[in-house]
Amino acid sequence: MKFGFDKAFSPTSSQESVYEIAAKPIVNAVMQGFNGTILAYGQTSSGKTFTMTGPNMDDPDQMGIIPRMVTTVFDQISQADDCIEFSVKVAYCEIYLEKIKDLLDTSKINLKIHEDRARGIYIEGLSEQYVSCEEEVYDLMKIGSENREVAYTNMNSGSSRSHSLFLLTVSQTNSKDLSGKTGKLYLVDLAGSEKVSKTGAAGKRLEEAKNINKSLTVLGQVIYSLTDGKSTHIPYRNSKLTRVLQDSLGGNSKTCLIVTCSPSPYNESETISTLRFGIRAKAIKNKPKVNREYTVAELKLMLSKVQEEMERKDNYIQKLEEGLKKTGVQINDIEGVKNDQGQGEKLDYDEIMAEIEDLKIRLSDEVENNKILTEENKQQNTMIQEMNNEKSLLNYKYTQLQESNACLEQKIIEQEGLIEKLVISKEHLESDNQEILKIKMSMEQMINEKDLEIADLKMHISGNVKKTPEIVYDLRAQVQVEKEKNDELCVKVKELETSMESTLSLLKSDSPNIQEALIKQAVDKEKSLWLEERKSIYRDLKNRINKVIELEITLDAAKEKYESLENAMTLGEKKLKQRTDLLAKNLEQLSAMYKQILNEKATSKVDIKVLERKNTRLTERNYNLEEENKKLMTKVTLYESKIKMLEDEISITGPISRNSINSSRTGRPPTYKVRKSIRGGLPSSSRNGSVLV
Ligand SMILES: Nc1ncnc2c1ncn2[C@@H]1O[C@H](COP(=O)(O)OP(=O)(O)OP(=O)(O)O)[C@@H](O)[C@H]1O
Repeated sequence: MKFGFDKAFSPTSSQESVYEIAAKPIVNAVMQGFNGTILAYGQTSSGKTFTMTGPNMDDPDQMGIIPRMVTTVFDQISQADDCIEFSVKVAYCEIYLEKIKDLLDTSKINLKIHEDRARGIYIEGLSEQYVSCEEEVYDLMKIGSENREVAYTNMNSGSSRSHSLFLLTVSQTNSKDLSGKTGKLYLVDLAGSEKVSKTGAAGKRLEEAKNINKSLTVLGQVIYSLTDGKSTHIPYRNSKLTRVLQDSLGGNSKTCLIVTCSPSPYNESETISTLRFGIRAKAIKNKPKVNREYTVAELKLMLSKVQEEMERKDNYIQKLEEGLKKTGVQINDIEGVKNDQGQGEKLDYDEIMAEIEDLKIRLSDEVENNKILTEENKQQNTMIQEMNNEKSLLNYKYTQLQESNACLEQKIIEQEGLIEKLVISKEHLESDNQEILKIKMSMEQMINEKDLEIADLKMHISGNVKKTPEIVYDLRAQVQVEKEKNDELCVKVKELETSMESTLSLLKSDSPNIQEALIKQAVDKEKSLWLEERKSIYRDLKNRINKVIELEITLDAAKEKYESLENAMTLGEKKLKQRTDLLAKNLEQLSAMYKQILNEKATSKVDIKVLERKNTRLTERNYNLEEENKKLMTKVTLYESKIKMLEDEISITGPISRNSINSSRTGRPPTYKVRKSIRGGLPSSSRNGSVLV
């Protein structure tokens, strides 16, 4: 089986070669004002996404058609004449389960397709983002790709479950001749046709597979109808995909179809049907044309040419009539011819009138545009004024804050000094505290020792105190006994004296001298003995009494010592406690102060940063607004000159009818969108951030 294609790429072909051969001519055509479409069709997992997006958009070797085409577009813009002003818009959507979902605004999940004279076929409500550099497009692509419906199947771990459409619109206006053209580029990564038996689709995946295969069948039917040479009806409306791609398939578009096939014999039947599809599609004949707007100069030229032609024909007719009159032919006979000729001229004239009408409409559109722009400009100016006011207010606040900041910093420095001092005094206090603690400890030890001593003393004293009365009592008892003994002895002495006297009296009667002498001797002896004994008893008694007195004195002294020690201890403890409490309090206050200062320092640093950022943002915003204003002014001047030219033009053709204004033909993007215009010739780097016209 043989199939002939424009070019076949092997699995090892580079992304660049695919782009250069298949896609670049289409991108070039779009830059010339044509519509272009690049479609990737093939079995699931055959490499459609690999071709369109590429496995890695950030790798220059691996990036696919879409990122490369974006680079080409911006390269061509930077190489273009600087009198050409470009605007580039991007939209990204997918058709999933026959619903159009906006990939740049996922809240839009079921968008409708519409058609009108000005815009052709379009998806209503699809977000279009103005971009001014490649990076912005890549960002949008990444956002969109992340929002795509992708799932695991047995054949592809990241199988696209939807058809994705990436739409890039490039509009350009030549500020010299005021001509304009717009090219739309559709980049379509179709979902892969799949055999459910191979992909193992079930449940949700099966539902998706059915939808994918159905819409691809409709695509096949459309292509068949376009190429069979006899179909009068093309079933574009049978699926969302074919309806959106109506212009790309047999309409106003230069279209390139890339068919991707699996090199594996396992997929042979799918590969053959894919190639058949490709051959059919190759036979479609499209009718691309440049989507351009005529310049005033071009219209003028056309008008003057037609006027010249009319004059020439009038002269010719006049001459013919004269000649015919001379030959005697009735003019009425050739009236039909004349009318026919007149009809031809009329047709040209009508065309011119239609162009003039168009011109009027354009002029009124431009006037409207200008009004809107002037209004926008006014608003911008007011905004700038407000911003300036706000800025000066903020600047004033900023200066004040800077001043207070300086004060704060001064305060912080002071506080830091204070902190340092406090830290030093804290250290001193801590060492003092340590010493005091040591003293306290030693005092406590001393107190403990003293306590022990006191306890000992107490015990001793209490023992002694207890014992002393006993001793005194004993001593007294002894004294009493001794006294009693003495008394007894005295009684005995007296008795002895009495008996001695009686004995003496007896002796006196017998031998009074001898006996008396003997008795006296004995009595004296006995008397001295008793006296001695008595003296020793007295001495002993005296000693004992002295001992009691001494003991009582020691007891009193001990009591006094105990009391003084007790007093000393309570006083010392009290003082020590007071000192410790004071130190703890001081320490607490110091820590609190330290923390507060640290907090204040941190808060003031954050405040300063916030203010600095706020100020930078404001300056940037102000700068951007001023830039935007400048651009707006340029645009207004441009529009004014355009209007002037158009007014000059109209002054030739007559006054403008206000009723003929048809604002729907303006093609102006919705005002909520910010249009970014890019002037040709600007290098890519300086395009970044050029916004709003
Ligand atoms: N030419 C190639 N060189 C190397 N790897 C490739 C090539 N083509 C495709 N692949 C790899 O094959 C796998 C499937 O490719 P891809 O996802 O592009 O298929 P697909 O046709 O988009 O599938 P589906 O229709 O299921 O979304 C991917 O891992 C991809 O990197």
